[in-house]
Amino acid sequence: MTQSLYPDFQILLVDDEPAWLRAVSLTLARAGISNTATCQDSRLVMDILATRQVGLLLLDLTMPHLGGEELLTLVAERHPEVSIIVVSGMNQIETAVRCMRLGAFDYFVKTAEEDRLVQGVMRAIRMQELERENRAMSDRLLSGSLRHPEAFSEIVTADRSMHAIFAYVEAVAQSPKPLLITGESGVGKELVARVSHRLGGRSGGLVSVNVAGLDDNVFADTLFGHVRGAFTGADQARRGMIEEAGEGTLFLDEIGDLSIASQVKLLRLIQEGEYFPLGSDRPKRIKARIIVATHQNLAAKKAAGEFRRDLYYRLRTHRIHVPPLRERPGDIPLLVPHFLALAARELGKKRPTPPRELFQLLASYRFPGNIRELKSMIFDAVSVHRERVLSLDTFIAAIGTAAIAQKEEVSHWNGGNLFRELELLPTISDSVEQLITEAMERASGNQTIAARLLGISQPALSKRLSRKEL
Ligand SMILES: Nc1ncnc2c1ncn2[C@@H]1O[C@H](COP(=O)(O)OP(=O)(O)OP(=O)(O)O)[C@@H](O)[C@H]1O
Repeated sequence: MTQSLYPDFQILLVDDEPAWLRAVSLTLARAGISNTATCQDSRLVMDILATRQVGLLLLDLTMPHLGGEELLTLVAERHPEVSIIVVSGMNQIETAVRCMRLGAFDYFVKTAEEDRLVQGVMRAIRMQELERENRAMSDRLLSGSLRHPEAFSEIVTADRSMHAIFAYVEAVAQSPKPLLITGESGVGKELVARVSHRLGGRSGGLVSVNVAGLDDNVFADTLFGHVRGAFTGADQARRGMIEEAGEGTLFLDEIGDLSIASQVKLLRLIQEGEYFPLGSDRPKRIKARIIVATHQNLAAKKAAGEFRRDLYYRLRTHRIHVPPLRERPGDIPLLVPHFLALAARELGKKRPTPPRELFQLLASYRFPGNIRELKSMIFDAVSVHRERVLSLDTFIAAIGTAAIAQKEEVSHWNGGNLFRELELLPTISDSVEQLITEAMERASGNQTIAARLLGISQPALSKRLSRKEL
C-alpha cells in the first residue's frame, strides 16, 4: 500500500551535516510531515528548486561553498513562492533580524526544542497551502474556464452569474474550510453542494442533515452521536452524522434556523475540529468538510442578534449566493424541456411538446418557489396530460393560485389598500384600464393568461379589450 505524502509540496532540508539532516527528517516524519528531501551541498539547491515542486526550505547558515545567507538572498529573489525557515547554530539576534529582512519566514536555533521547530514548519506549511489555494482560485476565476465542466451537467443553466458560480465552486472545492450556500428556497443549493462534494475528490460520501426544527439535544445527538447509556433510553451507542460522513462532506441544510445553543456547538466543531459524542469524554476529530446552506439572510439575522457573529464569519470564508429563477429568466426555456424529458421518463410517458404560450405564461410569473416549483408544475402537467401537445390548464391553475397567494401576501403588508397612499384617486375606468394593460403586459399579450391573472374569463377580458380598444 502506498502512503500519501504530506504536504503536497516538498520540504527541502539543506545542511552540510548529514546527522542533522537525518535527525530533522525523522522529527518531521514523526509529526506526519513526510514529504521531505535533503541536500548536503548548497550549490545544488537552485537546480533542485528549478526542477522540483519545493514549497519550503529549511536552511542552515554556516555551509561551505555557498553560505546560507547568500543562498537565502538568491532564493528569495528567484523563487519568492518558496518559504524559507533558517535553522542556525548561532543564537544571534542580529543574524535573525537580517535573515528575516532578506525574506526568511522564520528563524530557529538548532538547540531549540524539537516541538517548536515542528510548530514553525506546520505554520509555514499552512501559509503555503493557503497561498497555493488562493493562487489556484484566482487563476481559475480569471481564466473563466472549468476544469471539470461535466461535474455541473445536472445543473441546467445558460446564465452568466451561474457560470461564475461554477468557476468559484470548482476553485474552492478542495478547500478544507466550510462553504456557505445561500439563496431562496428551491434555487438549487443542495445541487450545488452535491457538485462541490464530487469535485472535492474526497474519499467519503455526502451526508445531508436538515437542521431546521432540531432542538439542541437532538442536534448534538444527530451530529455527534452518543455512547451507550449516555441518557435514559440510550441502550445502544449511535454513530453521529459526522462519523457517517467520514472523510467526505457533511451538508447542513437550513443553517439559519439553528438555535443559539446549537450555533455554539457548531462553532466549536469548526474552530477546534473536535467533538465529544454524548456521554463520552474522549474527543473525536472531524475529517469531513462542512457545507452549510440557508434560504435566510444570515447577515440580517446576525444584525438582529439571532445568529452568532463569530459563527457567521467562520462560515462565510467561502460563500455562494444562488440567484432566484426570476433573475435568470433565460434559464426557463432550457429547464422546461429538461424537466419535460425527466418527467416523461420517470412517469413512463411520451415526451409532450410544450405549447408556445407556455413560455409566455412562465415568463410572466415570479416563481417564489424557484426551480423546484417549475419542476413540480411540469411533473403535474405531464402526469395528467394525454394529447401530443401539453395542455396549459395545469400551469394556469397553478400560477393562478400562486398569484392569488402572492397578492394576499402583498395586501397583508400594505394594509390591503393600494390607493391609500395616493393623493388623487384615479377614476374607476382609469383603474380598470391600467390594471388590464398591466396584466396584458405581464402575459406578453396572451389573453388567456392575462384573464387568469385578473380573475375573469377570457371572453370577459376580450370584451373589455375591444370595448376600450386597449
Ligand atoms: N439548474 C437546475 N437544473 C436542473 N434542476 C435543478 C436546477 N436547480 C434546481 N434543480 C432541481 O430543483 C429542485 C430543488 O433544488 P434544491 O433542492 O437543490 O434547492 P434548494 O435551494 O436546496 O432548496 P431548499 O432551500 O428548499 O432546500 C431539485 O429537484 C433540483 O434537482
